[in-house]
Amino acid sequence: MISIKEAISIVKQNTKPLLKTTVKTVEKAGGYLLSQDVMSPINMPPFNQSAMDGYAVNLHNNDSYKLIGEIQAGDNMQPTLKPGEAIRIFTGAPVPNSANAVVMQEKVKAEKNIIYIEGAITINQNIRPLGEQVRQGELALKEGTKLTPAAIGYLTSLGVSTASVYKKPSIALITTGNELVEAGNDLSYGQIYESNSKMLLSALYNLKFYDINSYKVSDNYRKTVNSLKLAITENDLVIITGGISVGDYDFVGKALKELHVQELFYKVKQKPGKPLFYGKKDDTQIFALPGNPAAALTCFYVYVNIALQNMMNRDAIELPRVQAKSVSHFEKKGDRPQFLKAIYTNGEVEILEGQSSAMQQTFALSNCLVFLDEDEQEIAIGQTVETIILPE
Ligand SMILES: Nc1nc2c(c(=O)[nH]1)N[C@H]1C(S)=C(S)[C@@H](COP(=O)(O)OP(=O)(O)OC[C@H]3O[C@@H](n4cnc5c(N)ncnc54)[C@H](O)[C@@H]3O)O[C@H]1N2
Ligand code: MOO
Repeated sequence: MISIKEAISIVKQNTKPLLKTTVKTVEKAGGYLLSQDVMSPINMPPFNQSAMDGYAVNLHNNDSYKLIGEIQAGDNMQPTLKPGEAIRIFTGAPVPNSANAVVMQEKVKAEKNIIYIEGAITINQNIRPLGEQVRQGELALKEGTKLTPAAIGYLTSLGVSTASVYKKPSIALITTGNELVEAGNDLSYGQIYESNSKMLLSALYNLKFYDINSYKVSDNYRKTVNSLKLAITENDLVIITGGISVGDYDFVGKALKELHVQELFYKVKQKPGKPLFYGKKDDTQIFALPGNPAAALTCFYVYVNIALQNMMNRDAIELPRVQAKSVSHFEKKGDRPQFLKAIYTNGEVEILEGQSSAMQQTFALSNCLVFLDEDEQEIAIGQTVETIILPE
C-alpha cells in the first residue's frame, strides 16, 4: 500500500498532454487550448477609431473650430479636415487621417457651425490607432493559450471563426455489478440503483469533458474482460467503478492483468478509497475506483482530476487547498489518512456526520473535503485544518 503523496506523484509522472488536434468553430472551442499560433488576418482596429462621442479635430492655435460635417460608426468616408476644422464623430466611427484628436462632447460648446473646446487637448487623444491591438500577420494568440470567453471574443473580433485546438481525452465510464439497476426501473430485493455513472458523468461535464462513452458490466469475468478491452482500445482514459476489491466476484483486477495493463499502483493508504487501482496500456490511462460511491468520487477528485488536467493543460493541477477553522470535533478510527466530507463557509469548515464511503447524502451536502493526515488522530473545535475545495 502506498501513500497519497506517492500515488499523486505517480499519476503526475505518468500522464502527459494529448497531442491530438481538431478544428472547432470558436464558439464551441471554449476551454480548449490552441494547438497552433493564430496570426491576425487583419489590423485591429482596422482603421483609426474614435473612442468617444464628440468631435474629431485638426488642431490649430485656437479654441474654436469650424464644424464641417458628421461621421457615424460604420460610415465609409475619408473627409479632409484643414487645420481649425472639426467634424462631429461617434464612438467606434473611423477618424479621418487628417484629424489628430477627438474631443469628447462634454468638453465642447457647440454653436451652429462653430465649436469651442474647453481645456487642453493632447495630440491623438481619444483615437484608437489602426493596429493598436494587433497588426495584420502578427501573432494574435500563441499555441497553448486557453480559449476563455475573452479569447473567443478576441479571435472573433479579428474575423477568425475556427481554431485548431488540442483534443480533450475521450473517456470511458464503466460500472460493474449484478446488483445495479438503472433509475426509473423497480428494485427487486438485493438490488440498488446504479448511481456512480451519473455522478461521475456530472463531475466530468462540470470539468468540461464531454466525449464520454458509458459501459455497464455484470459480475462476469469474460464480459468484464471484453468490455475493458473495448473501452481501453477506444478511449484515452478509462474510469471503472466497483469490482476492484478482493471478493470472489471482483473481476476488474484479474481482467486488467489478462489485458496486460501495466499496474502503476494498487491500494493507497487512505480513507475512503483504499482499493484504488491506477495503470496504463499504451497511451490509455486506466483508473479502477472503489465501488462505494463516496470513495469513487473522492478518488475522482483527488487523482483522476489530475490526470485529466494533465492530459489537457500540460500542468498537473490539483484542486485548490485552503486553511480553514474547524467548527466540529472529529475523531479518527484507524491510522489511514482521511478525506472528510464537510461544508466550507467564509474560512470556517463543518465536518459532517456520516463519513462512511457508502453515505451519499453526506457527500451531497458537502462542498469540500477536510484532509486529516496519518499522524493526526483528532480535530478539535477551532483547529486549523487543510481543506480541499471541490468544483461545483
Ligand atoms: N475483505 C475485504 N473486503 C473489502 C475491503 C477489503 O480491504 N477487504 N475493502 C472495502 C473497501 S474499503 C471498499 S471501498 C470496497 C470496494 O469494493 P469494490 O471496488 O470491489 O466495489 P464493489 O464491491 O463492487 O461495490 C462496493 C459497494 O458499492 C456499491 N456500488 C458499486 N458500484 C456502484 C454503482 N455504480 N452505483 C452505486 N453503488 C455502487 C456496491 O453495491 C457496494 O455496496 O470493498 C470493501 N470490501
Ligand atoms: O476505502 Mo473504502 O473506500 O473505505 O469504502
